[in-house]
Amino acid sequence: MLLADKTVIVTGASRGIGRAVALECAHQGARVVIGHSGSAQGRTAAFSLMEEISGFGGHGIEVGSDAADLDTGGRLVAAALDAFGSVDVFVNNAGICPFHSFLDMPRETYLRTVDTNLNGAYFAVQAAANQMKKQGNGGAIIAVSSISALVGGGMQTHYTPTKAGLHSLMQSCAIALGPYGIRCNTVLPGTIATDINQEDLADEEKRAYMIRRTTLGRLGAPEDIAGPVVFLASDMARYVTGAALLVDGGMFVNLQ
Ligand SMILES: NC(=O)C1=CN([C@@H]2O[C@H](COP(=O)(O)OP(=O)(O)OC[C@H]3O[C@@H](n4cnc5c(N)ncnc54)[C@H](OP(=O)(O)O)[C@@H]3O)[C@@H](O)[C@H]2O)C=CC1
Ligand SMILES: C[C@H](O)[C@@H]1OC(=O)[C@H](O)[C@@H]1O
Repeated sequence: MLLADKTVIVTGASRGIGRAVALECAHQGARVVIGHSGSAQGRTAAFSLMEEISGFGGHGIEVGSDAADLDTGGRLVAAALDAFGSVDVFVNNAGICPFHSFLDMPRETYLRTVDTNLNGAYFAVQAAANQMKKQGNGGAIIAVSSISALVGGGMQTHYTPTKAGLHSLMQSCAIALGPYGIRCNTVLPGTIATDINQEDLADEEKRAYMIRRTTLGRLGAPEDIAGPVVFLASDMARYVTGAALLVDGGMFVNLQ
């Protein structure tokens, strides 16, 4: 098992990519902290994941706290310590993408997106890193960014800068935290079919276009992101830091 005896915090783990990541971490022997928004729906989904994990003898707890709240990282770390005594891996995954055109972008939508995807993440990474430094055994931090860190989206002008920001944060943190043995890496998913884009991809033409953009001929599933995250979290990636791994079914390279 790749993550035996490790404590892994995953933000946004009640659904979608985060859920698949948390589940695979638990399958790989980790104790997991399942972060979610604190909504009734998030809590129900997190409890169902906890049940699934305990069903195969794993250990998980849930913490509901808004990712946009700058204290959420500290809460997640405190809960991990209380339940499991350590923080070894931090996966920053929680995010929103409320598709909207640029010229009439409401300030509230812009600010909520940046606060949820990037500002909260910054201080959550800081909280996890301080705990890892205190433990003295190194650690791994992984940001779930996006192919959108590298390319644009006309309806994502508020979103793509947050994904580029996370990618850049991991690069700088790889330098800042390398002396403590803490590795920082980014995963850049392509289009993964989840709740975040259910409405957008309900448009059959758009869906077909996104599928055509891949070289593998399909959209991603949340489980496609879990393996790469577990790899980066594990000692298999012990010399990998400051790296970014595209997991996009070939979408980025597919020019002609
Ligand atoms: N799907 C895709 O194509 C891609 C997604 N990504 C990124 O992957 C990450 C996960 O996305 P995905 O799984 O698709 O999305 P989902 O909408 O399926 O899941 C989002 C998760 O984030 C949590 N979340 C949302 N808002 C908050 C908040 N304010 N505070 C705490 N938790 C919150 C949700 O919790 P709750 O259940 O409580 O609402 C849920 O667990 C995002 O950062 C996204 O940008 C990157 C590239 C492609
Ligand atoms: C929400 C989008 O469908 C999804 O998110 C991203 O980061 C990419 O732009 C994907 O297409």
